[in-house]
Amino acid sequence: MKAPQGVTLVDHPLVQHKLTRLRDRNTSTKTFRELVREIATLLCYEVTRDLALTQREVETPLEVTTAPEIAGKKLVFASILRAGEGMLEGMLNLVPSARVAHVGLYRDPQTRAAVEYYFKVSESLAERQVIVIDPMLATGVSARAALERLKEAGARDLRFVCILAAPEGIEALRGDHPDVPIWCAGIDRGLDDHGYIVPGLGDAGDRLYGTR
Ligand SMILES: O=P(O)(O)OC[C@H]1O[C@H](OP(=O)(O)OP(=O)(O)O)[C@H](O)[C@@H]1O
Ligand SMILES: O=c1cc[nH]c(=O)[nH]1
Ligand SMILES: [Mg+2]
Repeated sequence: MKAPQGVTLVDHPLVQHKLTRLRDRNTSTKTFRELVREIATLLCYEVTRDLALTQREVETPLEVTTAPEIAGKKLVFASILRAGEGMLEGMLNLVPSARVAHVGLYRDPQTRAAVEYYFKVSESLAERQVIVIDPMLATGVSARAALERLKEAGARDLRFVCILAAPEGIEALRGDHPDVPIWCAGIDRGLDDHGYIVPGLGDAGDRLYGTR
């Protein structure tokens, strides 16, 4: 599917290959976890592609020169628990000094409402770019709730990174938060009667942690 306005579909062959392996029901928990981490690293490379740079003086063994470094305060990775944790290490591989925020949410299977159980963020959120991570954007309920809470806590410059998105989730998120661009590795056909992405990859949290 073509990416709608505000969505960057990362179609790099490595990402697409790893995503196919994630979809495979026969992929083990161990491999699933490794693949989520690896895809997260590749998505991190893309979502940080336009970070602002500033110049600073650096003394090489041969002479003094000016060279670029990332400007501004450290990034924040905001992980939507629990499945977001599967992506966190992969993101931190590329930006080890990032701050980490945690938004504990689960989607009630009956009502499909987002239920918050934990919220902990770093200081000065307003001055940092906040990259929200969760492998799945299905109905969009969880992502919308997480963005709302992060904005209440001061975040102003937000991006959302997921592995798989449904068109319904993209529409819901872009509708409520048009200021928040999305990066993803795949956009699937839609949702089933239980709000699962189809064809999808199943329940990301359960597959990451071997639950259910
Ligand atoms: O777009 P939505 O319809 O809200 O669905 C997506 C949410 O569902 C999954 O979490 P889940 O509620 O299964 O919690 P878990 O990470 O603890 O398994 C996933 O990690 C998202 O947070
Ligand atoms: O397909 C889906 C939808 C919500 N949450 C998941 O983990 N998978
Ligand atoms: Mg789950």
